[in-house]
Amino acid sequence: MFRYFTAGESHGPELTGIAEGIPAGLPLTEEFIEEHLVRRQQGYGRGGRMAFEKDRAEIRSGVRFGLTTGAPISLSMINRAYEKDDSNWPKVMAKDGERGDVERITLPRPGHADLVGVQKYGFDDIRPVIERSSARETAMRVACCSVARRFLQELGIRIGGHVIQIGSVGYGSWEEVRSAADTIAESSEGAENVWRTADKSDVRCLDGTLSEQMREEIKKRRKEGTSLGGIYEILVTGVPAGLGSYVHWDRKLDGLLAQAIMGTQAMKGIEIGLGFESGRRQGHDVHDEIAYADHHFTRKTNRLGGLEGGVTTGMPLIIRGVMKPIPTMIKPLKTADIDTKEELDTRYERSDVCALPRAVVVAESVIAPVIANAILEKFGGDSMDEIKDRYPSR
Ligand SMILES: Cc1cc2nc3c(=O)[nH]c(=O)nc-3n(C[C@H](O)[C@H](O)[C@H](O)COP(=O)(O)O)c2cc1C
Ligand SMILES: C=C(O[C@@H]1CC(C(=O)O)=C[C@@H](OP(=O)(O)O)[C@H]1O)C(=O)O
Repeated sequence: MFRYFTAGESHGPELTGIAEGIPAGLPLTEEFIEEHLVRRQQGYGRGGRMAFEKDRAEIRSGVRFGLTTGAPISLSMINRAYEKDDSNWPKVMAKDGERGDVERITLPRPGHADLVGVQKYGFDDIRPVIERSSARETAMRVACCSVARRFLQELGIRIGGHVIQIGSVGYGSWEEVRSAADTIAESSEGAENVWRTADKSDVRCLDGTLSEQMREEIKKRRKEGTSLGGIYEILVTGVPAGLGSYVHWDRKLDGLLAQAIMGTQAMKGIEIGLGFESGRRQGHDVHDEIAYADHHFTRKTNRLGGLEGGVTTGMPLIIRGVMKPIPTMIKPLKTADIDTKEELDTRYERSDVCALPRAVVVAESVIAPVIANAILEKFGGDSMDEIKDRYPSR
């Protein structure tokens, strides 16, 4: 079973990760991981921090001469914010000594984890909550999940995502998105082609015009001092039929995918295939007719997004997630001071305005371990050679 853990604070010296359970013999390099880390840092709407962090995960164990050894892979990533010459963070984040003149943060931001974190742990300072709830953690999460993603790539499984809605700007119908997305994903790169063909510094959207409108929407809302969320879609191609389970509720693949997406900062919902739209349609406009061609069963459409009974059908997985607007905003909201209980305006600190293009990379990443585990469960194996022997050729 593949598992991973992350540790580290947003403004501490570094993020640490352990990714373990990947078979021996998988080619893995820091460059492979870095490609996804760089993608996670880009996209219109990002804040100031992403301009100077240069995320790179150093592999500290578990890989020898470019191949995994089967041992836990430990990863380490520096926070440049901490290391900068003018940084006050070593003082704010000191692991010992007295607080001294280090300021306490007492104004919780609505929508962030600030108040619930203080209530849960009994802190008199919001700082430790900010540090660990921050989506800075997703840098290491992407690094750890890239190990699973590399494993999937070796078996011909590709993951790619794109933005379909930012605030009020988005695609019309589900079918409209399908005709654009599925054509792109049919290339030899499969779903990866979705991001390989997109402008990485932009909104990472399938339609250039829409991406221009999305940028305008972000620019407008930034000027107003507010923030934006949106909806993204993740495609997975090359998935064999039969992963997951209809037998046990906790092994249904759709449920596990939902946990991975909803376990990510700022996510408020997930859909598989038509998702909520399927509740508005009649059965004949939802269920995918079955056909047999080229020695395997297929579906004439893929409105159920590649899953029936919690088990993969062999069609691409189609997963959508919705991200709420970023909680830190220039124009204040009302809040109550945790010390004085006085009603005051929130204070603004540097922040993303809209992180959808970055969140797409995180969402692509977090689903990789779910699929990798379904494969390991079904085909097992301690080495890549063993798994490849057991893995079905399509
Ligand atoms: C990629 C990404 C970037 C984010 N950037 C910010 C940010 O710059 N400022 C902010 O206040 N929240 C940001 N968030 C959202 C917060 O991390 C999130 O709302 C907070 O941890 C509370 O958790 P919850 O939204 O899951 O309830 C970001 C989330 C993601 C996924
Ligand atoms: C640092 C990252 O994202 C951060 C996520 C985040 C939050 O509150 O979630 C707040 C901001 O951090 P800071 O206050 O240091 O500017 C973002 O920059 C990152 O993605 O690497």
